[in-house]
Amino acid sequence: MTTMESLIGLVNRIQRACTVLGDYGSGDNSFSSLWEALPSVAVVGGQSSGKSSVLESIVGRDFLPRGSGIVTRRPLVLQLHKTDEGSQEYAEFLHLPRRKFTDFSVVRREIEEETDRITGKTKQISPIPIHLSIYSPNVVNLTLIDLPGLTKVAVEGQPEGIVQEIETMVRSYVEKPNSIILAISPANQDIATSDAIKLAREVDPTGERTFGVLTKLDLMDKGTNALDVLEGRSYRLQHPWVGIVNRSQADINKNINMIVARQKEREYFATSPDYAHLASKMGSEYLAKLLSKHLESVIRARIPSITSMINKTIDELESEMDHLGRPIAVDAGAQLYTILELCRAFDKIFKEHLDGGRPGGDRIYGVFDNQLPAAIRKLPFDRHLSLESVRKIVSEADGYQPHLIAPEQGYRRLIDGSLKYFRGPAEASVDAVHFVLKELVRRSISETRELRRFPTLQAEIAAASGEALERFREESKKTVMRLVDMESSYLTVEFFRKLPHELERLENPGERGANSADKGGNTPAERGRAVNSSASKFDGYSEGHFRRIGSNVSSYIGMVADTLKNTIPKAVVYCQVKEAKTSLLNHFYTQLGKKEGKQLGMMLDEDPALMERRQQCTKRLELYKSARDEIDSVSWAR
Ligand SMILES: Nc1nc2c(ncn2[C@@H]2O[C@H](COP(=O)(O)OP(=O)(O)OP(=O)(O)O)[C@@H](O)[C@H]2O)c(=O)[nH]1
Repeated sequence: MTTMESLIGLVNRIQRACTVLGDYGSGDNSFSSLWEALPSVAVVGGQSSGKSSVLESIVGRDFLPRGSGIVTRRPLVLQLHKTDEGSQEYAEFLHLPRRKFTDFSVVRREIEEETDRITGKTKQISPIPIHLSIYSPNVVNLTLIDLPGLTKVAVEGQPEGIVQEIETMVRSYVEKPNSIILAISPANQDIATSDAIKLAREVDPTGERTFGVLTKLDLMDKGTNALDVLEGRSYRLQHPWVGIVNRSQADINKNINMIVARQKEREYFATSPDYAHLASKMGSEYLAKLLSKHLESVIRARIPSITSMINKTIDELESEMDHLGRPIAVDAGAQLYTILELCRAFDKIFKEHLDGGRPGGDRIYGVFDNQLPAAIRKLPFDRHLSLESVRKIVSEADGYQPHLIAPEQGYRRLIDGSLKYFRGPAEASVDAVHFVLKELVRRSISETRELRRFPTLQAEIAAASGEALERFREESKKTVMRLVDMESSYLTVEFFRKLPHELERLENPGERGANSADKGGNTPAERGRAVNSSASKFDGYSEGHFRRIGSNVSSYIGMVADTLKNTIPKAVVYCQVKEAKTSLLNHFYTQLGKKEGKQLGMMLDEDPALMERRQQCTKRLELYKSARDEIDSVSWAR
């Protein structure tokens, strides 16, 4: 059978783990709180109601700080562990592991100092609990949470608003359905005015979770008694009221031993004419046993729901961790491997964009199919090969000696001058494809889900890809320029051989060429213009002659344009697209191999908010898993 010790001890262990991981039921709402799911006994009472005295009496030791004003300013989780008769009593704090306190006045000092460590000397309050475990043969297994005393006014030196803050904090503990409320009220005050009962009534109207404790029975006016309260007539609760007689101030001043005080309390009830019939159900020792039994039964009843809550939370946390991505390994080899995997994932998506699995690659074809032909169409050949321009260029090329048959030099100059125009569209195609590739890199990075957590690596990949694309662009530019230049370096002789012989034309000046440029050159106006604008040495050449030259050059250029429309895309794909597909990150990989572990780690820097969330999730997961193990271990012990 599961023992009380194991069940209460189990909750103690889980509670301590909760505090270590920052789960004390308040603050971070982004996680469900395990602390809140655990049953616990919260001690509430107005100032001077006798709260400290009750706790000390349950423990059988003086160990709580005393003083005027608000002394308890952080919750004190008091975990009592019963040890074998005759064994030495000692205390331990969660924040000071492995240190055993056997002197309880030092425990008191440590509570005061630890309180100040978080709240400062400003006398503020804090919801972060102090965990104190007491191992003693004089206690029962029980966990109590001592909370700041409810008060109406702040004393000097304590901040304004503290009264409200205390109430809010105490309320946050007692309003949880798993909280058992130990409401302490002094008997020498009207129960209707008790702060503890007022609060308990609000959060637990049916009185299911509230244990009423009446202190200072010995201080009631002579001739009066608290039977109406103790027997549940004044204020009804589901659990019986417990009357207490603590040490008076005089007893404290005389240093009356707590064990002696318990003895005196027993005698008080046994011999009291008012309460003798209730004696077996009165006093601090009875209260401790009652609470211990109740706490144990509540825990037992809640274990199944706690277990299912733990399992559900573990599933949720694990799926969140999957979403956030697992933590990165610390050794350089594993980091390098991770980076390469991430690069590969990016590269795969980038290739899909080019090969058509994803959109965007078609824009490259758009450059070749629309942009390039349109740009070529717009080139100003009409102007360059106008009658005026042809006449001027040919005559300049001839120099002092006009050409005899065909203006060889003039043709060359006209062709060279025309071919230069192709540089613009060629270069523009390279740039347009470059920008498409750059955009595809950007899109691929943002579409690589695995990369999302690594902004630094994203930037590195973007930079490395950018540099590589820039290199490919340079190479591609050189190649397309070469294609254009190659056209000037050697002209297609065949083309000119096929043309009707110039000489024949000179001999038959009236002959009309088949080309449209030849037509219409014989109007009087045109003839006049030709005569006026040209040097007299050309008077022998008809306009038709120059038109024919312009027309021949234009045909030749048309043929070159057709060639370049085909070869520029080939060069661009070869130098830019194919390179991007096969070796976009090659240079980056070489650089990676030379990096140290620290630099690799820096590349895997994550978004700090995400890292923080993962860390929190990891911690919570640890907590819930250890809680599940704890519960399993108790079940095995059955
Ligand atoms: N005679 C007698 N005095 C008591 C009893 N309970 C508490 N006192 C005295 O009442 C005073 C306040 O008791 P505490 O236990 O310090 O009360 P508290 O609620 O913890 O007070 P604060 O910490 O100041 O909020 C002390 O002087 C106690 O000795 C009792 O049952 N009988």
